[in-house]
Amino acid sequence: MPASEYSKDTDRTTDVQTHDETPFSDIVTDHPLILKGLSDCGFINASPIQVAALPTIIAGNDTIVEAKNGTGKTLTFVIPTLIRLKLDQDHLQTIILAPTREIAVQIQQCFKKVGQHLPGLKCEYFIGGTPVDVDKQKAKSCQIAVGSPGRIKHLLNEHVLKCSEVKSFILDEVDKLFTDKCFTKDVRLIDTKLPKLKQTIVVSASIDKNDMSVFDEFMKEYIIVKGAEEDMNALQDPSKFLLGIQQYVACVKAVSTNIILLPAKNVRLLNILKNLPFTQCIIFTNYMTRVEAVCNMLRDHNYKADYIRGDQDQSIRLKLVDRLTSFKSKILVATDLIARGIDSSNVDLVINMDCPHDWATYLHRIGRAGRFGNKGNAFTILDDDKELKTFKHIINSIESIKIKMLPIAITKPILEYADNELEDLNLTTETEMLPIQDTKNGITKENGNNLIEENLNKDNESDSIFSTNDIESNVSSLSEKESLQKLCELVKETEKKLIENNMVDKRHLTDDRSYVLFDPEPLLDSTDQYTKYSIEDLLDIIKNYDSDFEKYEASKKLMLKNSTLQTVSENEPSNKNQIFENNDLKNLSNTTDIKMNNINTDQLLESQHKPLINCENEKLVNEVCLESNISNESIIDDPKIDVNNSQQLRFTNIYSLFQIPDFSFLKPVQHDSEFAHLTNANKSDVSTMMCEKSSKAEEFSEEKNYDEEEYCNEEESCGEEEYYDEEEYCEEEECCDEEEYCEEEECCDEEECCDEEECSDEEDSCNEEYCDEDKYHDEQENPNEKEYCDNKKLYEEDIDLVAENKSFDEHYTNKNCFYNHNNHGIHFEKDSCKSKQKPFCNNIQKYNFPKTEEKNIEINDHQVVDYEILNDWYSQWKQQMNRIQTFVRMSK
Ligand SMILES: Nc1ncnc2c1ncn2[C@@H]1O[C@H](COP(=O)(O)OP(=O)(O)OP(=O)(O)O)[C@@H](O)[C@H]1O
Repeated sequence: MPASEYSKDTDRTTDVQTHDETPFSDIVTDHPLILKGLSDCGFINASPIQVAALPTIIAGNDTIVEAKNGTGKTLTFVIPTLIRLKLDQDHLQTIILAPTREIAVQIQQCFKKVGQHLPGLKCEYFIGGTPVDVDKQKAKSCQIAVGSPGRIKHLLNEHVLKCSEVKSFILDEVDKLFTDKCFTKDVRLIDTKLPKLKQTIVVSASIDKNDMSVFDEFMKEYIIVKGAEEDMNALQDPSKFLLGIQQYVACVKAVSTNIILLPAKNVRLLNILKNLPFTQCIIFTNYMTRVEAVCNMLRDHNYKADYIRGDQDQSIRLKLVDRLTSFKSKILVATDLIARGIDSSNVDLVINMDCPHDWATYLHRIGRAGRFGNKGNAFTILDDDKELKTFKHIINSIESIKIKMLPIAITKPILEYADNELEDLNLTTETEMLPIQDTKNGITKENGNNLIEENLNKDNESDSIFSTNDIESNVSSLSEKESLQKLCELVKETEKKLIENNMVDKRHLTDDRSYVLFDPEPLLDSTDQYTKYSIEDLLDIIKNYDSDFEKYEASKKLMLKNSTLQTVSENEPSNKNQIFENNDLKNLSNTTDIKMNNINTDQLLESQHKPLINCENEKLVNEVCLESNISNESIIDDPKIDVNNSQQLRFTNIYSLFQIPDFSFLKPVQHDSEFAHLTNANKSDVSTMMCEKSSKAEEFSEEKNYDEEEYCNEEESCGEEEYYDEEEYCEEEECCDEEEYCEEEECCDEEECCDEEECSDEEDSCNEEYCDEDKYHDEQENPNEKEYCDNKKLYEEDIDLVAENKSFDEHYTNKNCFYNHNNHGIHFEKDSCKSKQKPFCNNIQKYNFPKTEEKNIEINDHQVVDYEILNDWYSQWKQQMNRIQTFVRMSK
């Protein structure tokens, strides 16, 4: 808390000032050492939220503290905690949870500073990404524990942190802790371990009224304290916006694909930086890879910039935050990893390179500037079409907002523009037709959208959920552009209906459906990245749309009948091995003609979309092609995916989306020796997970050369995340099985959840297989990247084996030819998969054929799959998945 200069600052906005200055000495009586600590930090007078909250919290009430960003909420729990602390007792007395490690560290630093004169104060942070052994030492005599939920849970489970004497439980950024399922689970679990009689305090700047009920679980009776500008007793809810922040929107011309927007947005960014004096700046983007790209671009233009994102080493992340807060870095490009909580008093400029995923994220992001009443500016760079509309929707749900539109051509320093020279962002137009996606709750909210409502009601009267005739009739008489728009609207409406009928996962909601019209493998967005359909789910979806269900059922039976099990070792008990035969999926592919109301999807796509593609939308197609890194012809002429084309990267998304095992990175074992090894040797000693050396690992390194956006799609957020580095988890269903969230959101960058440590806990872990914490460490932040990294490690471990297999290596040096024609077997060993190959193993394990199968299909520790069959199977899968995905998209 670098606050020493605040006490001298009289030019602060009124939202951090009380009418009559209230010195802390009026509130904190009989605690001279704490007052001394406060005063040493420059904290003399309390802010409105502190004046309001401190007495009630000090009195021991369960309390909800809600106030704008940067108005001093941290002290509302730090001071009471220090007051109640029994310094002569070494046991744990307070637990504080925060959704990001960086926030946890910052809170701990605040305790240390304010409590600097308290003899024997022991306040420690416990966060993932740091050695548990060190934490265990720290936990021995810790009085106040601040940490991320995963690590705290782990230490409690291991009884390293002893909680029987805990008197208060504090949840900072509580809305985040409760919107992330993974966090929520941990918080609940931690709460159950704590004594019933304790004080609970929850804190945030963005508590949704509708979410308040969750607190009933944790607090029987509580007091809500809100901060208000000018008057803490204001009857109305205070504005959520910091008074000191001037907000702007800067538009760029909309183009069809996100990637093409980036250069234009970069130009806009440079333009803003050039025309606005600033002390420190944070630039937010929704995409993990953009963080680095934007940072590099800025460095190319001689700006001193750092970047931070969830896949960096924890120690580096902490250093980067430290560089920011100690004013060593001028510009920090970030994901939503630091959208919340991070306090750097010199940040006076925040720039959003993309539309934030929800109003809370927007508030928290811009709240990084204007700390404690300082002045600052916030810019959001958007395309002038879809992004702008989405932004308006997001913003519309916040009252008292005033945002200015920046002119396209900035002709003078931005601050020289008079108020009347800048247009106000018109929030009342253009937004009526768009359903708002509530990323928090995964539901769609209407915004006076009567038209859609009417249509829905009308359609609900019939049995049909989605009438393709609607599309046909609507598009036929219109121009192609209008048709396209109409079609997109219909797709959105249909999506809504499907959601209402629980037929698709809500997290599939995304604003952009247009790609499906042009791209046989639709561009995946961050939401999709985290969506996991089981095969059963997919079959259900198909079933729901397949009027010829009997045919489908028959084909399924045929498929099952044809599926065979093979073992490399004759001795291997057959019921313990599962081999998928190529026919299985071929049959599925051939027979499961996906239909929507008797209209074959392919036909539909062909009839509806091809004309669009072939006419004036060719440009758009080209853009999509550019983005997809695929040839135009392949889109137009061949709706199937070529297994050897360079879309491999995007298939990774599909694996994630549909839980398809990715065999492309497996390496066949060496025939003789390995098989002998498998069949004869002590199998528990076998450590030969045969991953193909070049494919995934090289793919990973080569990804850098891919179009950034393409790769971004795998990473986004997590969305907040995180947050959306929230992405990080959650290949584990149990952990984050719903999280777009890992869309989080829009992911992007909030990891914390599923801290590795928790996974050592067998009972409560996301996945018991994740017992090896160090390995799991590596898997945090970004599952996709980490998976690759870990695979790479694995390859290195098996380097000798790989080296021996020269022909194999030769084959695999060609990245585009990762489908081996050698008739090698692949085996993968369950042990080897534990942490490193988890998604892969899970996928395999989850691919259970229905129980009617005569053979008892189970995964064996040493499953051996014929490689050629696997390739065929995989290729069939890809084709099938392409169709299903297209179908799912269209059905939405
Ligand atoms: N009474 C005070 N006097 C002077 N400075 C203060 C006071 N209280 C807090 N500050 C300073 O204000 C800044 C913001 O405080 P804090 O981080 O607690 O805000 P917050 O409300 O928790 O923000 P966020 O919601 O973004 O986490 C910090 O730099 C802190 O040092």
